[in-house]
Amino acid sequence: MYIVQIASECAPVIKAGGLGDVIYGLSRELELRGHCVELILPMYDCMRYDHIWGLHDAYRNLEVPWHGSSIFCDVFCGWVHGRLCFFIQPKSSDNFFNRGHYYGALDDHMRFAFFSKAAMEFLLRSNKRPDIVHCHDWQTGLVPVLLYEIYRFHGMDHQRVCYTIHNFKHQGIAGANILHATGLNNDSYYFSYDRLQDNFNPNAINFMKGGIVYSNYVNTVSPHHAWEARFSDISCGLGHTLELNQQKFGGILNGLDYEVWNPEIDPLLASNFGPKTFGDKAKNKQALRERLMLEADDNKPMVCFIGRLDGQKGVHLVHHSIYYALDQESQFVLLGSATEPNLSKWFWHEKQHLNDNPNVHLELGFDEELAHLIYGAADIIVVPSNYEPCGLTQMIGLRYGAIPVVRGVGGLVNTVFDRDYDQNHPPEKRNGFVFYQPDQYALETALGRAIALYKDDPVAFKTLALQGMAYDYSWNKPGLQYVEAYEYIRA
Ligand SMILES: Nc1ncnc2c1ncn2[C@@H]1O[C@H](COP(=O)(O)OP(=O)(O)O[C@H]2O[C@H](CO)[C@@H](O)[C@H](O)[C@H]2O)[C@@H](O)[C@H]1O
Repeated sequence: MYIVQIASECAPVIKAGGLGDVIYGLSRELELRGHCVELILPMYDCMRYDHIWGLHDAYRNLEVPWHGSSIFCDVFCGWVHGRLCFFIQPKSSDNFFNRGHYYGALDDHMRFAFFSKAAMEFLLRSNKRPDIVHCHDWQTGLVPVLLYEIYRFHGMDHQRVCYTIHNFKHQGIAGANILHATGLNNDSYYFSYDRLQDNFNPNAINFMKGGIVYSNYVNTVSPHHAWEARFSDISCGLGHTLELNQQKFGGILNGLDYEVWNPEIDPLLASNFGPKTFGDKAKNKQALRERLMLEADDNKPMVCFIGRLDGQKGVHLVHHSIYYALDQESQFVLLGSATEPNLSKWFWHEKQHLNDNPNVHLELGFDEELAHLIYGAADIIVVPSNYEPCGLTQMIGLRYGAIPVVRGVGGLVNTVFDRDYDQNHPPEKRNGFVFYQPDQYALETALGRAIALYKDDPVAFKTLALQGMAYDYSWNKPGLQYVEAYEYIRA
């Protein structure tokens, strides 16, 4: 099959979070399975150009109809660790992708509506006719709408769309001006409940709803989150739309790219290790302690958190887990980036407050290289999310022998099984600690058990870590599930 992925991220060249990992890892898996995969991405000024090989012109002066006139774009092509990527660079005073950041601009709706339109125009003009167009999250929710309502009539009537939702919280809710800009001019047609009209605000359109309504197959990134999306309020108002489209909606658990995330060959570790050389993991802890100037005390487990500092991630519980871990004679390393000013201020304050404590380090910002070393060093990783469509950090933790302590929501339910209480897995298949209530007491019951096991029974702790490492959360199985979904919908 010929598959084109249209997305706003692809690791490691463009990575704000887990979406980037998934785009890269899934694309590689599909290629390994013999499919032809191409990616279309925005050409951001701030992306990691050092991860692109052989960047060259692919299409000069692509004319993209926009607001009744047009914007010309140059499309560049290059390889990101073997993946063939096309980068769209608009030439207009809007400077859509020259903002020094990926998201968070006031005109984000316009930026990604334009990207979706330009991606479709590029496919059309360069005569690319993939079997499957796979798009992701609100940023590309308009792609299937444009395909069905406009490009189908220009010879693109065999393309089928798979739409993957990584986060229901951000849906792309915007005004009618988006319709005019993209050439979807008929307001009364699109402002209807069964098309793009937002389910709560009748005067707004909803990109993600468009993605759901117009795609041939829709999924979120774990089976449990798919269930939550339909039957709880986690889908932020889209529950009824999912209900109406239930026959084409499902959950496919994310995978991890086992070449990128492999402690046996990871070049960013101080010392490689695997299940048979588990002892070498300690060298990473030592290296991390030296790098962050933490006390060298092997009686203290190293607890970590890596992720966006955002309401989704349970920041209050993250904060509590730092102090609880210190209280329990443990060390804590946090690597996180906050986009919301209040949260950023709060964690900067905490960082200053804890600055002289030799058992804790807060690293505020995005640092891919440091993240690898932390996974390699940590004994325990906390993921106390409010909601979590899949969650990659607990899966990476498992792969790197860091025992996850998670809240039982979303994909965390599908991947972490409590050592003491899980009824569905025999003891030798359990791999972590789970709590359910979103409060500090519940967190303490799980994190407390993890820390106590480390201190009181190191052999059992190591056994649990090795059981986690034995799980296969690679793209192997999810890759097959996506191929089956593509096969099912292809023309
Ligand atoms: N400050 C930092 N520095 C370096 N690396 C950092 C970092 N903060 C995060 N990362 C890395 O970014 C990734 C985050 O993965 P998550 O699963 O937490 O994704 P996120 O919530 O962004 O995405 C959404 O999409 C993904 C993919 O579908 C879902 O798993 C998830 O549930 C959903 O919320 C991991 O690779 C992690 O190591």
